[in-house]
Amino acid sequence: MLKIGITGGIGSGKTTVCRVFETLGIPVFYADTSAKEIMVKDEILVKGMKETFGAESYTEAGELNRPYISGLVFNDQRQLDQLNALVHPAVFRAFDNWLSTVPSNAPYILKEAALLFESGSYRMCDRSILVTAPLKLKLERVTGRDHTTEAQVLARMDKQLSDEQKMPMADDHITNDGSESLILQVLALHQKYLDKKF
Ligand SMILES: CC(C)(COP(=O)(O)OP(=O)(O)OC[C@H]1O[C@@H](n2cnc3c(N)ncnc32)[C@H](O)[C@@H]1O)[C@@H](O)C(=O)NCCC(=O)NCCS
Ligand SMILES: Nc1ncnc2c1ncn2[C@@H]1O[C@H](COP(=O)(O)OP(=O)(O)OP(=O)(O)O)[C@@H](O)[C@H]1O
Repeated sequence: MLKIGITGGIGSGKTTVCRVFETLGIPVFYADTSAKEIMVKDEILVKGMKETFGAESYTEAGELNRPYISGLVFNDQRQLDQLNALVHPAVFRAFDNWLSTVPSNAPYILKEAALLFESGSYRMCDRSILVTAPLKLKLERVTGRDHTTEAQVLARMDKQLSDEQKMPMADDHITNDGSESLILQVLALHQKYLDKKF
């Protein structure tokens, strides 16, 4: 099964692009969503989180205390490294499990991950797509979508590789700045993957 990793900085629109691929019948694994699920379901991970970041990591209802964790990790590289070391291997395992559930007639699958290159998970894929958008637009999109400030988004961007660093690492590119139709760009890549023209 052909595996395509898809990534992009925070607010670039990678989830939006994946939704278009889904309308073409392509199965998509969302690493961020998977991380959210396993961080409350995987008992070993929950224990590791509490040991590393304290009991405040979870609410009394057992939900991840996201503002608390973000406040810690996006201001401290050492704590972010600890979080990544706990969560990323569990997400890799979830991806393997998910792969075993994909219908065998799917022509290819997508793995959407904000940290595809940073986490090394691109090595589990055959090809990669980078979704890009200008900084101003990414900030507008994220502050419009989430209860967050520009400073908080910039702090996350600071912990991710820049588009300039990721551009040469990616095999294919999608520009999501409104200048080119997203749907046409997706259709062109879809055809390329179906034809295996790469
Ligand atoms: C730190 C947490 C609690 C913040 O939760 P919150 O609801 O505020 O953000 P959410 O999970 O929706 O992520 C939004 C965006 O933040 C950025 N981001 C998230 N985690 C990271 C990280 N470890 N490093 C850099 N950027 C990150 C990504 O662009 C992501 O798309 C959460 O992101 C988390 O548990 N992160 C660790 C898991 C992870 O690395 N996920 C990303 C890829 S698997
Ligand atoms: N081409 C577009 N036109 C209008 N709005 C867009 C476009 N692309 C994305 N958006 C909007 O911008 C916001 C961010 O997009 P999306 O969630 O797809 O980004 P992302 O890269 O997955 O972000 P994150 O890393 O934060 O998960 C969303 O509210 C989305 O609806």
